[in-house]
Amino acid sequence: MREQILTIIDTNGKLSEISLGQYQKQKLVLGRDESICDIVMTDAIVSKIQGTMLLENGRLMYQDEDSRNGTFLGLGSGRRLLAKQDGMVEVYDKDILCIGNLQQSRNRVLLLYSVSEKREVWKWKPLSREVITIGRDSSNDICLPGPGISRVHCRIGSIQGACVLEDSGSVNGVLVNGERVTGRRKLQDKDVIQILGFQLLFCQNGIYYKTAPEGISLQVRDVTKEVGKGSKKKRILNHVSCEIEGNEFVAIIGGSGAGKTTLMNAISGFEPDFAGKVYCNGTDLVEHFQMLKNMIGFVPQQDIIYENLTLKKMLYYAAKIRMPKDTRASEIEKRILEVLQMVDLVEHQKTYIRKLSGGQKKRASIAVELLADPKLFFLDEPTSGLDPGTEKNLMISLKKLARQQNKTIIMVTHTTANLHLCDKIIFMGPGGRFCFCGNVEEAKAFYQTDDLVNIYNMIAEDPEACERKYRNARQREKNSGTAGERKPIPVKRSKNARFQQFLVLAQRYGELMFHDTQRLLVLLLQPCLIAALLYVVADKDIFKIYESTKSMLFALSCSGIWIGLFNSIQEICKERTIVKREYMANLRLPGYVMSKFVFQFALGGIQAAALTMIFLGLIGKKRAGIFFNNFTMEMFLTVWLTVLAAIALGFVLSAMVRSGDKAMAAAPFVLIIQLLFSGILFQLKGAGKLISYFTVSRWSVEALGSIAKLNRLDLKLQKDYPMLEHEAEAFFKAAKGHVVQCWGILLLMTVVCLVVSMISLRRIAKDRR
Ligand SMILES: Nc1ncnc2c1ncn2[C@@H]1O[C@H](COP(=O)(O)OP(=O)(O)OP(=O)(O)O)[C@@H](O)[C@H]1O
Repeated sequence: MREQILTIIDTNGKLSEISLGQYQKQKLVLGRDESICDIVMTDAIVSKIQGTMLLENGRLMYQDEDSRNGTFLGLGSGRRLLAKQDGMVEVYDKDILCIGNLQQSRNRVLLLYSVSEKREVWKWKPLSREVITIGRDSSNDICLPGPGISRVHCRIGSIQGACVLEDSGSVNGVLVNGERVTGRRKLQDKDVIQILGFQLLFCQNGIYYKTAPEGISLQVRDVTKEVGKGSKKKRILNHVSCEIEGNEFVAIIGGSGAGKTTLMNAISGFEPDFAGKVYCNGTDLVEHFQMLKNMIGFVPQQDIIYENLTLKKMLYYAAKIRMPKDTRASEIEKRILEVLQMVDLVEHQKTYIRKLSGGQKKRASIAVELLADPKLFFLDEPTSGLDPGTEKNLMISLKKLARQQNKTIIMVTHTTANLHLCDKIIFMGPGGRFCFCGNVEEAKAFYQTDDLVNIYNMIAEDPEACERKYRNARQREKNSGTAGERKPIPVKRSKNARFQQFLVLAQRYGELMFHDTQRLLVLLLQPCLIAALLYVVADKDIFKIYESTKSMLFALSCSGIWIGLFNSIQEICKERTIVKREYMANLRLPGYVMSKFVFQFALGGIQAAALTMIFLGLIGKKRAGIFFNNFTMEMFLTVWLTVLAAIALGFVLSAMVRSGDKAMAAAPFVLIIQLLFSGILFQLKGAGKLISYFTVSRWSVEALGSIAKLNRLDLKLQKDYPMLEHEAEAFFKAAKGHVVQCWGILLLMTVVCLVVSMISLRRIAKDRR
């Protein structure tokens, strides 16, 4: 049973908590006068009749009754002074009403409204010591459990007589009165401190707090989204306003293209490009997304798991990326076991993910998201593709999660079979029309039908009328917000944390590579086979005759480019859904790309060595190089640099496209450019010559030709006409400086391509499912 609770902190810092249900009345009067008021506050700053509260269908409305000191809704910069002429204003779960002088904090009375299933008494921690600490570890003065809380999250101490809160470099940050604390902030009496799902009250040199985080509530106010420009402009979300309370299990339903996913992406903060406001426990979600995102879990439609890892290993790497960096190995181990129990997959922890069934994979994706203990959980069609039994079990598990793990769960679904398990359903109609929000029974009563499927049909027939009917029925004032400029507050991370994440990513990628033995074998065998094939077609006069040597070196260079491109072209796009989800959490893209590149660097080295050594070994000709007596080392280095540049080029393509198929379709085009503009097949002039400067093949062949001293080799015709002149080409100038220049350019291309791939991967945040 959900209770509507009002916590009152008077001017002296005394806290009292009342259940609004105890009055068994719809209308409650608040004020100083005992003879008239239901909720009596004896502070002098409170008027005889301060305001009126209206309780209706689990909702709370408030009206200020022309009080002397007024009532503010909210603290901090987003607060609003309520006046009688505003009429009844809805107060949402975790909203704060404030009576009194905002400048003189002692002259304030706070009213905290919350809706909760179970009630926990407020604890009190006096600031008796110089500094008190708040964090996850039990050694803190205030211990707040939860994997998202840092071991020591923040400190409160006194500096020159003032009380100061200092964020101890926590991952998920601290809000005071809805504003992010960067470094230190002076605390004032009755400031509200928020750390993830925990609310703490600073009062008269002490702190009130609760150790169980409460479910996160969500207020969606007038969310509207338009796409396209000019005549192609269309509205895909139309003034959606609704409330979701803490620990509710909510389904967004509606026909195909009704805007369900668009709504979920907006209210989860993952696509902030909309008009209107979304408040998460009273805090602007878009404005504070960087800080709130760690309270939010998001399971996209595609699974966010790696097929070639065991379930436990997958969870281990996800935990290393998502949980605070000070989490101990034993804590990670414990948390993995906890989430496996939550999703009923303990016995499958050692199973490779590729061997799990569809339903189990969905649970595995949910487990990944549960690791960081998100309090607000979004799932996009989690039941799609599941059989009816598995679907029902999953819905029951989600309901259990909402109830037992204090989570607010919002899911998009098409099916109506198990919606009775949800606390609320949100019906969307074509054009993003908001056609209903309430429980299943209310929906049936509202649309006068026994079957939810009929509601689908009614909405599809006339969405506008359904939207109007529901809007009129709600009869409440819309709080329309304008989409102001939103600048997410960047969360600074230390270089050390970035490096640690890079190590975890590299370890995960290494493991994925080694577990995919078939692919690894293909990648390693490929250069050996190509070397053998090159030997088969090689002329016996190679390294003696100019033409045969030149074409063979060109083939060698192209082989290197192909090998590199094939290594990397699918590496990013094939895991795009996972990367997007991790990027929205904590993933650093440079670390991600580099974690792949370090392994590709080594793999490319082995491949280049195999290709060059086997080919030159089979040819059996030893020649002096530019730097050493034997040119093999120099040839190998050139091929390696060629492979690396091609790997980086592959990363660029892979970061730009959204699927492996598209990447493979683009590969021939890239190869053709390398062939045509290398300057070997055709004499290039003008634009062609200019393009050749940007191809890997040109610099690769130039270096190989210089090392092989092409200019000093005889032309074919010179066999018969020894007097024929062979003009030296600047292209193949056999000089140290020239070779180093070519190597340098190949290296530079690699670096530039890596940077471009990191930058273009940032667009991943805008990916739709
Ligand atoms: N960025 C965009 N540009 C243009 N149109 C868009 C964009 N995003 C969504 N739409 C359109 O908005 C409508 C709603 O899309 P959305 O994916 O939210 O629907 P849905 O209800 O989740 O559909 P389904 O059940 O089929 O997945 C669709 O017609 C879609 O084509």
